[in-house]
Amino acid sequence: MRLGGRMAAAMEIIADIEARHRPVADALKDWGLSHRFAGSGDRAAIGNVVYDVLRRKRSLAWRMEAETPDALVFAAMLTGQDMSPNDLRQALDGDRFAPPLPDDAAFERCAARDLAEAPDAVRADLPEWLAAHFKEAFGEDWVAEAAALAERPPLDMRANALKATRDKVVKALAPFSTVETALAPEGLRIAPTTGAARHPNVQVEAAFQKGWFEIQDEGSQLAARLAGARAGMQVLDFCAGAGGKTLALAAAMENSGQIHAYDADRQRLAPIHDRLARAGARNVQVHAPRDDLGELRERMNLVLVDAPCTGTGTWRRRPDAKWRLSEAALEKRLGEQDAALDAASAFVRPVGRLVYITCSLLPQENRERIAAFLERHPDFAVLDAQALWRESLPDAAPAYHAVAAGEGRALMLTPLRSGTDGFFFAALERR
Ligand SMILES: C[S@@+](CC[C@H](N)C(=O)[O-])C[C@H]1O[C@@H](n2cnc3c(N)ncnc32)[C@H](O)[C@@H]1O
Repeated sequence: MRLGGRMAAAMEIIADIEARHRPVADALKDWGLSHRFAGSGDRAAIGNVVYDVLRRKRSLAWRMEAETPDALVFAAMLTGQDMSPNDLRQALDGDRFAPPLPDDAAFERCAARDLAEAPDAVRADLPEWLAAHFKEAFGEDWVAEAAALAERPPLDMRANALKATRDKVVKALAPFSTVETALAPEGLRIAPTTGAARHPNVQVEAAFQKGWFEIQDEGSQLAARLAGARAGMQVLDFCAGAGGKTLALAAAMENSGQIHAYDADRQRLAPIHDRLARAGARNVQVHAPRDDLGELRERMNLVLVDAPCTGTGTWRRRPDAKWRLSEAALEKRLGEQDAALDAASAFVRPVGRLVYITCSLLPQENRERIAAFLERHPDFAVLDAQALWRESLPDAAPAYHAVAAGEGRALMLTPLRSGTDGFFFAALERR
């Protein structure tokens, strides 16, 4: 396919996502299935344009003074893929599959417009209602913090210490220019893509099949490490999902002690079994949703609540969620977070630890949930997460936002500050 056909396809897919409120991954997959002539390079290039548009929908619309799929795709080509209006005209000239060009004035305006002159929420690429929440979370840095969530993400991996060293994985993935991450000691990174390029499918590599590494954002790795799981401990991963954190905990515990992996949703938990086997994690007992966990009450050294959340910290990877999020959905999550914290806290032994993690940056889901929990559970106290960082990550720069919580301190990781997805981390101790 030539550029014109790829752009037309991106416009069609964006229209489909908007008309049917579909997740972007589903819309792309369906398009690929019904257009089998498109090769993998075409699909990757089209996917990049669609994702770029969804990440920066508001600023692109401001540049074009229009928010039709056509206008957004043209604006993404001009501002994200380093093409001038003339480059684009030439590339589309004579291509019968190319979409009609916007009028010259729109084209030139888009290329010339300076985003610095746009309203704050446009520069932040945020829906209007979320601007106040970002201001509350980040003060005067809020626009830069939100804008960093509209960049393309790297591909991060964690070397699995149960089977390999980071060095060994770097060598195995050398053809992909894999480097060590700056903060997480077992992290590996392939830089964000540019233009029409895509990340390699590392899951087909022998090193992945052998369990030498997992795909996991560096922020998620850091949160798991800060939790402080040690060999010999009794640990409950209460919102284990597909097991991303469980696997990191098992590696940190060197397969010694016991991890109980639980999730309220059977379907989300299902992939954990294959992942545990591939990683060689042998100290994990998976509990099905209706299992009675009564025997574990007040017996855990560490209980992890990797809570259901709005996922605002992962917008680089799931940009469609940014525009779909509603106040009602946020409200629903807050109730689920309180319920998960209340239920999980019953398993913490005296002087044991309860860790609360979200991949959201909204204060309501983070410090406000901790404040509400402390009101209901005065037998818990917030620890100093900055001290935990120094202890667990002695070689890492303090690349986080410290957040006051109770009498202690929580941490927030962000793309801008930490170069990771956005995460909130708080550790509490049962007195
Ligand atoms: C952020 S995801 C977990 C991701 C996972 N820990 C990982 O690292 O891959 C949150 C999970 O919490 C689960 N969940 C929500 N409410 C729950 C509850 N009250 N008890 C247990 N699990 C719950 C959801 O089913 C979902 O799988």
